[in-house]
Amino acid sequence: MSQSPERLFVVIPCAGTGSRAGGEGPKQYRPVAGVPMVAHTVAVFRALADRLAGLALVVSPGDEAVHAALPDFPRAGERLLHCGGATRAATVLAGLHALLAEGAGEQDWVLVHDAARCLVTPAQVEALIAACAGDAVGGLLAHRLADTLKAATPDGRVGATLDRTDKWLAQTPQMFRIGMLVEALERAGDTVTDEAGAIEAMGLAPRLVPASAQNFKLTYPEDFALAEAILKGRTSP
Ligand SMILES: Nc1ccn([C@@H]2O[C@H](COP(=O)(O)OP(=O)(O)OP(=O)(O)O)[C@@H](O)[C@H]2O)c(=O)n1
Ligand SMILES: C[C@](O)(CO)[C@H](O)COP(=O)(O)O
Repeated sequence: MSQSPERLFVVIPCAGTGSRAGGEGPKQYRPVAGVPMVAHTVAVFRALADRLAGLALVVSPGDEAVHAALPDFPRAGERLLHCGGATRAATVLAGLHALLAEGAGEQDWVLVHDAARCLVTPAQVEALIAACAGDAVGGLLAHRLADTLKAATPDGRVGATLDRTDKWLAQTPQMFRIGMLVEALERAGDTVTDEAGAIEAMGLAPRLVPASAQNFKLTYPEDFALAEAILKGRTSP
């Protein structure tokens, strides 16, 4: 991994089970438009390789499927880490500790990006980097709500219609300094579902960087056909 001040690393949490997606095996290894989902994700960051000091893909201990999904991984500057945890937060924290152990600095930046968010584009990642590089906190890609927002009662009825004008859907990548993010995740434990949540718990306000509805996380079975249609319509990652 390269050695210059304020470098930019990538951590891709890839140790989930994909239970909501159904099907056999972890969803990140299932083909989307003929290629394993995680291979699309890795290709986006390879397109930005000249900006990156290193990329860590964090999979579950004992994961063998990753080798078939990514036969050419790792390339120079890439690391395959079998230290995924029981939660996404634990997986990310393990990846960050491995980066620090291999020479990343606490002031270096990291982009944390879901393996399961394979539709992100290099241009969106570049926009996040540009917005966060001079920021005291960091930030995340996000998308404004397009629908009316309802709160449900326990019996499945509408309890209230909520004001959506200040509501955004959190996406990834999320970009923070490695030292700050490690401290935030260690304090938050498993109470948070994204990096920004851990940073917020320390009283800080991450920057929201507008992205696109197409940068969705493949979560449910129907998401695969939609992702496939979008990817087939693209000419580059
Ligand atoms: N213990 C975990 C849980 C999730 N992830 C990763 O975090 C990203 C977002 O997780 P999500 O897709 O929401 O979770 P899954 O566990 O994969 O799916 P589900 O919640 O439906 O079981 C995915 O790239 C997933 O592989 C991870 O690395 N470690
Ligand atoms: C990090 C994340 O992608 C932001 O939207 C999301 O929170 C991860 O999914 P999970 O189901 O909350 O683990």
